[in-house]
Amino acid sequence: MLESTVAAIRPLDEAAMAAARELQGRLTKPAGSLGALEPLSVRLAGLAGACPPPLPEPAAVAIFAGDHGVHAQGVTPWPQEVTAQMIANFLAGGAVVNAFARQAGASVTVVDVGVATPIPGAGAEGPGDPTGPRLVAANVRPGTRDMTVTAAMTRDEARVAVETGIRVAGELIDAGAGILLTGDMGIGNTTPSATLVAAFGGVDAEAATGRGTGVDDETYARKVAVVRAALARHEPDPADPLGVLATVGGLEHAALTGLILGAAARRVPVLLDGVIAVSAALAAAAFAPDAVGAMVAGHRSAEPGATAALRHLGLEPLIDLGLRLGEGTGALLALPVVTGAVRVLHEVATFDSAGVAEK
Ligand SMILES: O=C(O)c1ccc[n+]([C@@H]2O[C@H](COP(=O)([O-])O)[C@@H](O)[C@H]2O)c1
Ligand SMILES: Cc1cc2nc[nH]c2cc1C
Repeated sequence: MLESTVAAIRPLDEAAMAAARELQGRLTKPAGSLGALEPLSVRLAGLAGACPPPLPEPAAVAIFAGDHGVHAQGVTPWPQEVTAQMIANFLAGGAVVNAFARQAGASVTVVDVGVATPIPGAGAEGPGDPTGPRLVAANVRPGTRDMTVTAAMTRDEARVAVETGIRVAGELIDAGAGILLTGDMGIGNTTPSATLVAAFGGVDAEAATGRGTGVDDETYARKVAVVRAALARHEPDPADPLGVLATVGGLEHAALTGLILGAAARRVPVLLDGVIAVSAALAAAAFAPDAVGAMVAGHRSAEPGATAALRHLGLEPLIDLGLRLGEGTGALLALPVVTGAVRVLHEVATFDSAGVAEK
C-alpha cells in the first residue's frame, strides 16, 4: 500500500495552474493584491487539475496519538498518562481542538496509533453522537522504544503506522472530505520531531530542538543531548525515510506521513499543523517529492524545528501566532484562509463582467 500510494503521487497540473493565474489577472482587484492567497489558489488548482478547484469543504482533522520511549530520558515535564487523558478530552469535546473544529465546521477523528496507557472511558461509550469526535483504534504498539537505547520501532511497525495514516486519509476522503488537517497528541513528541528535522533537514540538533510544552533550561539541555545521542546512534539516512521514521520517529509521525501521502495521492490538500506535522511532512517529501504540492503550511509553530522544516520544504506558513499546542489547532485557525483563497476563484467578478475599468 505504501509503494502504490507513493507511485500515485504526481506533479501539479500545469494547465490548471496557468488557467488559475490567468483568471487571477482578470478578477476585480489589483494584480497580486491578495498576496500569498494568489499562489495558493494557483497551487490548489494544479492539485485538483481544475480551475477553479473545488472549495476545500468539508474539512476533517485527524489527530494521531502515540507515546514515546524517550520519555524515560526526562525530555518533558508531563507524565505519559496525559496522552491518553487528552484523548478522552478530545472524545468528550473539551479540548482546544474541539472548540476550533466546531468554529470551523470540521470533523474530528482521533487515531490511537501507539498510546501506552489506557484511554479513560474508552469502550464504555454508548452509541454516541455520529457527528461528534470518533476514535479509531489502531494501536501498533504501546509507545515507541527509547531511541537513545535502540530503534524506536521496527521497520515493520513503522510501515504499519504509515499505512494506517494512508488508510485514514482514504476513509476521510471517501466520506467526502475536501481537505485534511493534521493533528497530533503525544507527550514527549517534540523530541522525535526535532530528531526528524535534524535528520531530514540537515540542521544541527540544537537548531532543530525547542522547548515543547515549556521545558526549563536544564531539561532543554538534556533534550538537545538526547537528540544528538539518537542521531549519533542511528546515523539516519534521509534517502531511507522508513528507516529514519523507524529509528528516530514516533508512531504518530509515521501515521501523519501516511496521511500526507494518502492525501497527495488522492490530490486532496493537506493542511499542516505544527512541528510534529512538518517533521512528518519531511518524511513524506523524502518518499515522494511531489507530495509537497498537496501540502499547505497552516501556521508557524513556536518550535524552531518547524521553521527549519518549512524552509526545507519551501513552504511559507499562512499564519504566525506563536502557537505551540499541537492537536491540529494551528491548522484549524488557518482553514478560512485556504477556503478564502479558493472562494475568490469561484465568486469574484472579472473586470469585464463587472464593468470595472482596468488601469
Ligand atoms: O504543534 C506544535 O508545534 C507543538 C509544539 C509544542 C508542543 N506540542 C504538543 O505538546 C506535546 C509535546 O510536547 P513535549 O514537551 O512533551 O515534547 C504534544 O502533545 C504536542 O501536541 C505541539
Ligand atoms: C495539557 C496538554 C494538552 C496538549 N495538547 C497537545 N499537547 C498537549 C500537551 C499537554 C500537556
